[in-house]
Amino acid sequence: MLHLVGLGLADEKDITVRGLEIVKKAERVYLEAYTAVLLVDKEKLEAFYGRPVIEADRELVETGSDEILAGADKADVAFLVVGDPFGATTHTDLVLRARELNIPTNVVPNASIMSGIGCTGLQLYNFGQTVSMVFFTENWKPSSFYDKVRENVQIGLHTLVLLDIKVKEQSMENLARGRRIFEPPRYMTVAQCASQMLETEETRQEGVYTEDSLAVGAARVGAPDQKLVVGTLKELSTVEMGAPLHSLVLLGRRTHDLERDYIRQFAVNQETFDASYVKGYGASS
Ligand SMILES: C[S@@+](CC[C@H](N)C(=O)[O-])C[C@H]1O[C@@H](n2cnc3c(N)ncnc32)[C@H](O)[C@@H]1O
Repeated sequence: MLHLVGLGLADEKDITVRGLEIVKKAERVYLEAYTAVLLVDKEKLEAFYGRPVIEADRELVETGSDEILAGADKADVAFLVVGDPFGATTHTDLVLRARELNIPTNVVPNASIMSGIGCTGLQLYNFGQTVSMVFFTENWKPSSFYDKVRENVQIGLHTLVLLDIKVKEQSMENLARGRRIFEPPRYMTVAQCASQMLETEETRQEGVYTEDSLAVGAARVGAPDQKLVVGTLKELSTVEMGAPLHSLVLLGRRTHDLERDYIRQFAVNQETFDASYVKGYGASS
């Protein structure tokens, strides 16, 4: 059987009891290591699980899934996913491939950033579409996220922005020369995300948000050193949130008073928070 096991958000101990039992008895244990990372090393996971863990990069999952599924019709194979196996990045393709091969599957859910972001005090019911922000390059600044944000803004809902991770990326030169040399991993910060959002607004000029729009930066959600910061996009574009992973929530105008009271305590500056808030938030519809 193929088991997709959610690992939760922070460290090796966030796995569920059911997930751990599967890991302990599985013949092979893979760790999906390219869409999200735990805040601890693979070695720490291996020590806690008492099992060797095979790191599965994008190439192995997307093109070499048969290697993962080999023998899974007879033995147990565990595929570990940071967060929830179906939270944000879905691994439905792997399940579909298993089905084609008549391999039974089992999913063990866990906390996801999609639910963990509730730690900001913002109501999960008041979120619209989640969007992803990729690292801009000089010639590539995709702005499809902006259109989805506009739809959320129009109905007053919050937008969760998930930030780019670059693990095991090759430089153009190494790629062209077929050299398997990888760049150091990069994780987008809240400050980079806020700057790119403002850059996009500057280019598109459609007034979906401004530099005074309020947003919440969330770092290492679920970890003991979790950090939350609230400020205008301009303030957040220089904020220092520490180690990865980071996410950002653009505040929707239908913010409830309780949500406001909860997030105000994390404000970079309560005066600018209050000034921006009275201008554009708190509408009930
Ligand atoms: C593509 S999603 C994968 C989500 C994962 N499967 C889950 O269920 O949480 C990865 C992005 O979610 C956000 N994220 C995941 N874990 C986080 C955490 N503990 N704190 C802050 N952001 C997190 C980051 O923006 C990260 O780049």
